[in-house]
Amino acid sequence: RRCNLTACSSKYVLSQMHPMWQGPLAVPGGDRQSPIDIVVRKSVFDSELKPLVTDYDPDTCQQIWNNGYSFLVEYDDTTDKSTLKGGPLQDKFRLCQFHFHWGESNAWGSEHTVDRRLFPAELHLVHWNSDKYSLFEEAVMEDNGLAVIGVFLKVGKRHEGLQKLVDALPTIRHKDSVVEFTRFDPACLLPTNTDNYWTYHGSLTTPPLTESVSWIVMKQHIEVSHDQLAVFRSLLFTSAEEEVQKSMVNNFRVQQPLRGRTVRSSFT
Ligand SMILES: NS(=O)(=O)c1cccc(F)c1F
Ligand SMILES: [Zn+2]
Repeated sequence: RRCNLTACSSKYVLSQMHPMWQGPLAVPGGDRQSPIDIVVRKSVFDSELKPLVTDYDPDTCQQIWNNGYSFLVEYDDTTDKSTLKGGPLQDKFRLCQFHFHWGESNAWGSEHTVDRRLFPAELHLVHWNSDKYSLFEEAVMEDNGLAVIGVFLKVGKRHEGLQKLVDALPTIRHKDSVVEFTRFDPACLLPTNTDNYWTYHGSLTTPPLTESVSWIVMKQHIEVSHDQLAVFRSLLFTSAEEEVQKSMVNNFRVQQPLRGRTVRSSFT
């Protein structure tokens, strides 16, 4: 079972798709789209925001695959074995997958920015509300259906925990390739401090762009090496059959208007 969105059920997908993968130019009625620029001095400290509570079971890790947008590490989300709660959330959310967005150079690649600062890449850990819904596909259509943790990546020292994932990438170079991937603990990709974050109501950043995401963007980044990031760029958007191979880079969406939303911070 795939919890990504190949078969997009949303009405948005067919309207106004422009050539780039960026999805529709304007999402009809879209007033909570993602990603956004986080203007630090305009974020509002909320003392009610709690620390994040993640409880991930590495045994629920199943496969890694190239879906033609990014590569996804997918988890068994048929039970509450890998969960997220706390933070801004009222309910318990089940981890279903994580993936990344990155650039062709280290100068850009993230989806969110902080005071316009771009990072070379951004990790998204995708969870859905298992207190209220029984499937990801249901939750993705609801206001409070998803919670995504965003973590910025900076180029620096090698990330030991990431290497197992980097070593698997050459085996899924082409779109739609999938290999078994087990016993990976996504907690190793979180920064040491997960108490400091920004949170706002937004959307998926890839089609169908549904406005169902409680975003939790970590203030502290993680470091990966230049070579590790270079392996991300060796992936391809294209399937093995296609003549022209296109390297998978710049798979980020452009920033979206804030439309009066408030970004809250868990720290002063
Ligand atoms: N880039 S993203 O985290 O917004 C995202 C992408 C695809 C499926 C999702 F459920 C999702 F949350
Ligand atoms: Zn994403």
